[in-house]
Amino acid sequence: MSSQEEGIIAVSTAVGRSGIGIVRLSGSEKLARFMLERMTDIRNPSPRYAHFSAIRDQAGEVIDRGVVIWFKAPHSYTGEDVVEFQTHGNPVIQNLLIRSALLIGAEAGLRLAEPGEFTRRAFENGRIDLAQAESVMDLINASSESAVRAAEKSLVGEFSEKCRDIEGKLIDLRTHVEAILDFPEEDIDFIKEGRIRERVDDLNQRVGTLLEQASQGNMLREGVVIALVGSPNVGKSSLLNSLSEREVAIVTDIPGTTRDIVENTIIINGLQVNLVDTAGLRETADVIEQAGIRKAMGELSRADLILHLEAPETLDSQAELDKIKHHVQPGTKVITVTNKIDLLRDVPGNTDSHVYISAKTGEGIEKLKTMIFDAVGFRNSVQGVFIARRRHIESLQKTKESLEKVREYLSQDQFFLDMVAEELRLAGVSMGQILGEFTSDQLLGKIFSTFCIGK
Ligand SMILES: Nc1nc2c(c(=O)[nH]1)N(C=O)[C@@H](CNc1ccc(C(=O)N[C@@H](CCC(=O)O)C(=O)O)cc1)CN2
Ligand SMILES: Nc1nc2c(ncn2[C@@H]2O[C@H](COP(=O)(O)OP(=O)(O)OP(=O)(O)O)[C@@H](O)[C@H]2O)c(=O)[nH]1
Repeated sequence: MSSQEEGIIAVSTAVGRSGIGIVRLSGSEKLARFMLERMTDIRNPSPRYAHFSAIRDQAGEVIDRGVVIWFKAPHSYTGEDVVEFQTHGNPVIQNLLIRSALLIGAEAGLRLAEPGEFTRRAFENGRIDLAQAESVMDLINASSESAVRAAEKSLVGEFSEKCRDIEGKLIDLRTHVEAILDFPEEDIDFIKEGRIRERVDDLNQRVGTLLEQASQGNMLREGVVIALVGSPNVGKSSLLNSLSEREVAIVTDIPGTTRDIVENTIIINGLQVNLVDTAGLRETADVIEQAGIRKAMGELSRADLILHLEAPETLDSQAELDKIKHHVQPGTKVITVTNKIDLLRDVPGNTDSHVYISAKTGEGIEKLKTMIFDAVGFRNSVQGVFIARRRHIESLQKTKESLEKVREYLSQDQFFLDMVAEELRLAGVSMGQILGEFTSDQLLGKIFSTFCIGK
C-alpha cells in the first residue's frame, strides 16, 4: 500500500453550525501518531476506538473536547492512517483546529486537502475503483431516493463488479482467439461450431443490459429537462404540484403568478425533472426579467420534452408553442396536456401525444407521468439501476461497437482472427476505462476536482 509522503487535512462535514463537525486527516502512521500526541490527551491510542479527549492547539490550549478516532492503515477510508476529530459543529472551532494542526504538522508534511483528495487516495491505494470513487460524489449529490439507492449500489461495487466480469470474459475470449492464431490446428472447432459466436453474443447481451441500467442511472443522476408551455392561468403551478412528490409552486388565480419563477425542480417517481416554465419568456423591457429569460432559454435548448398545457377556456396557445419549438433541439417531443377536464362534460380520448387531465382532481395525472417517462426513455421499473455517468455510458457504447464489429467479422465466410482479437482487446480497454485502469492523470484530476473539499 503506497503511503504518500504528504498528509492532508480538511473539514469533512458541511461548513456551518451543527451538532457535530468532523475534521479529518490522512497520512502515514508516523504523522497520525504525532498529531494525536500533540493535539490530544490520548496516550495509548487504540485503532478504531472512540476516544473522548481534549483537543489542543499548538500552545496546549484546549480548543474543544470531542471524540477522536484513529483508523490505522489499511483499515480506513483512504487506506492510509486516518485521524478524525469530531468536535462541536462550529466553523470557528474547526478553523482553529485546522490552523493549529497545520502549525504543528506542516514540518511533518501535513497540508490542506484538495477537493476529492481523500477519495482520490482511496482510489490510488486500491480501496475502491474509479467508478466507485465517482459514485461517492453521486451519492452525496443524489436528489431522490431512487438516485440514492442507485448510487449506493455503485458505491459498494455492484456496477464495477459487472464491468470487471465483462472485462474478464473479454480477456478470456481474446486469449483463446490468440491461442488459435498461434496454433491454428488446436481448436478449430471453436470457430467452426460457432462457439466463439455464442460467447460474443453472450457478451454483447451483457453489455447491452448494463448499458440500459447505466443509462437509467445517468438519468437519475442528471435528471431531465422539460419545457412547460401554456397561457397564463391554465394551471401550470397546479400541474407541477400534482406531478411532484411535494408541494413546490404557489398556486393563485391571478394570471402571471409564475412570471419570475422560470425553473423548478420536482421529483416524479424518483426521477429529477427540471421544469422550465416558459411563462417567464414573455417579451419584456425589464433588465432583470431579461436575464432570467436568457437563463431559461439556455435551459430550454437542452429540453428533453415539451409539455404544452391548455385549459378549456384557453385553447389558443398554438402560437406560443411554435415560438418555443424554435428554441429547442429539432425533433423534441411534444405532449399536449388539456387541463381542468373536471369543468368539461365530455372528455375526448387520450392519444399518443395528447392527454386530458385535471390537476385539481388528479384525474389523468398517472397517465401523464407514464407518457412523460415514455417520452424521455425513463423506466422506473428497470431492476438493478446503478448510478452512472456519461463517461461510463460512452465506454459501454464503445465496447458494444467493438462487439458488433466482431459479430460482423464472424458472420463473413472468411475473416481474419487477428482482427477479431484486436477488436476484443479494444472492447476490454473500454471496459477497463470505467474502472480507471488506464486513466490518465489529467482525467483523474478533472474527475476529482469536481468533488467537495474533505471528501
Ligand atoms: N465518521 C465517519 N463517517 C463516515 C465516513 C468517515 O470517513 N468517517 N465515511 C467516509 O467517506 C463514510 C463511510 N466510509 C468508510 C469506509 C471505510 C471505512 C473503514 O474504516 N474501513 C475499514 C474497516 C471496515 C470494517 O470494519 O469492516 C476497511 O475497509 O478495512 C470507514 C468509513 C460515511 N461515514
Ligand atoms: N377546475 C379546475 N381548476 C384548476 C385546475 N388546475 C388549476 N386550476 C385553477 O386555475 C387557476 C390557475 O392555476 P395555476 O396553477 O396558478 O395556473 P398557472 O398556469 O400556474 O398560472 P400563472 O403561472 O399565473 O400563469 C387556479 O385558480 C387553480 O385553482 C383544474 O384541474 N380544474
